[in-house]
Amino acid sequence: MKFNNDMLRLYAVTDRHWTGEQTLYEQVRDVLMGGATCLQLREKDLDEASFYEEAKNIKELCCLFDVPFIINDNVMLAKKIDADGVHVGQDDMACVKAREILGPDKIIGVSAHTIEEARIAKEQGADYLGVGAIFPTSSKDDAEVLGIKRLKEMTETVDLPMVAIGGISYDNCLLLKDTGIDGIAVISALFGQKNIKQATIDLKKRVDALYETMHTCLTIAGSDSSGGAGIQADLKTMLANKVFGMSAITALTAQNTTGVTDIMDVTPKFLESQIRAVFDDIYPEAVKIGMVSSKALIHTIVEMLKHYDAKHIVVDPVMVATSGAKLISDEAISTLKEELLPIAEVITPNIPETEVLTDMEVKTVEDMEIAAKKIYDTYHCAVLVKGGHQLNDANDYLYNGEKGTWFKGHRIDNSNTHGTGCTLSSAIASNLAKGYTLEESVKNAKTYLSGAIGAMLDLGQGSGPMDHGYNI
Ligand SMILES: Nc1ncnc2c1ncn2[C@@H]1O[C@H](COP(=O)(O)OP(=O)(O)O)[C@@H](O)[C@H]1O
Ligand SMILES: Cc1ncc(COP(=O)(O)O)c(N)n1
Ligand SMILES: [Mg+2]
Repeated sequence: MKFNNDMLRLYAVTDRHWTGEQTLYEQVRDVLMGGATCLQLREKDLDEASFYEEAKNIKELCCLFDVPFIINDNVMLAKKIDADGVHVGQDDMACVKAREILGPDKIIGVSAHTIEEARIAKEQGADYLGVGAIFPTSSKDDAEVLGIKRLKEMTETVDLPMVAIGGISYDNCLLLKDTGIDGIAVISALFGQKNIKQATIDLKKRVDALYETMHTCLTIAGSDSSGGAGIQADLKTMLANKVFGMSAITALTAQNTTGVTDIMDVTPKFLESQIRAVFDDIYPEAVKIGMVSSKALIHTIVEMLKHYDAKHIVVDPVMVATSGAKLISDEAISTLKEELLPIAEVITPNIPETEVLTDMEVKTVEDMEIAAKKIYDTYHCAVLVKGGHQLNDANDYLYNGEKGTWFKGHRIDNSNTHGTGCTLSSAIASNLAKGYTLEESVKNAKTYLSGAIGAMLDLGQGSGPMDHGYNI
């Protein structure tokens, strides 16, 4: 097995000291089932014959999980049983010698505590370094504690994959963010736990989080007091799609599942202040626009998005709520068409909105295709015509100027669809923020939406909201 950096992500090192009800073999099996990415067999006092037997069995187990099997210290044993590699300390066999014995294809790791030791290991052909002890540790009581600052100096100075070791636990591992390491090596954080498999699953999630970057998305829309549509649906959708959601509110609505009883627009000036506050600080990687009721507010949005050169603009041209309430003034529709649509990457009208935008009746799937092309030709933005209305399916048609694609959905027998349009457009924007293409974003968004409708939440007396958090 050839070395690659991902192997170091969650590197498990055995310690017989922790075995009790379970044998070491069973413990290793649990660690592998939990998602460890590398296994090092570390035996300090075992006789050669038992070490050989143990190593052979654990090697087979690792092979089943396609996880590299590394032996600590004992290069000759590694050679004899054809292990994937060895890990040598400063007092063990030198790296050059180990390389001579094992050849170029085996993995060799070296423990390093100083930049000098790290440089030498690199010269001698090490594949990776184990750097520690990062924190005080019970597994090696004579170990000097390096701390995070010196760890960072090592990763910045020596160009070799590094795994941090020593005293790393579930509680402190996030402190290693941005230190430049490729993973963590642990003993007691796995083998010292009651439920080893669960501890491994939990720690793996935690260490994966060290490498995730949070993507950002802004919604410019109206507030829905009942929480199922508008800003509230958008932010919940962004959370469920694992992006950081921000908001600029265009209007407050007094609304529930049976209808809208009152609307209060913010002033254009206040909308501008919100958009500036967001862009000046946390620049959003995508922007979703929902309910905007007046000419002046649309104008402000367009001006601001142009000013900040906003990326990935998704416009849901909200005109009428699922409950039937009108959410845009007639005169604003022309501003929406002339100013907002041309700066959008994609717009997501439902069938009634498509009819307004094209001045044509949309009754069939062919009509949807013709209308989509007409919208593209007029506004030069991609368009997703949503089929949730009139036509008795849940198929949406995307046209991007070059080709048309049908996204077929399975229609769910659920009348609780308050906020479906808001949710779909926010999920598309979230996916664009994460770097997916438009086609992939629509596909992922539809999958998410179908799950939220399919969770069959049933709240309120009208067309109720969906369960945005069904996947969390
Ligand atoms: N009952 C349903 N089952 C599955 N998907 C649906 C259902 N109703 C609507 N959808 C989907 O929800 C999204 C929103 O569609 P639509 O209801 O047409 O928009 P809007 O909420 O803006 O009126 C579309 O992707 C549509 O296909
Ligand atoms: C504030 C606000 N914005 C948008 C909608 C549209 O809802 P739907 O997604 O059901 O079309 C809504 N009902 N309220
Ligand atoms: Mg809608």
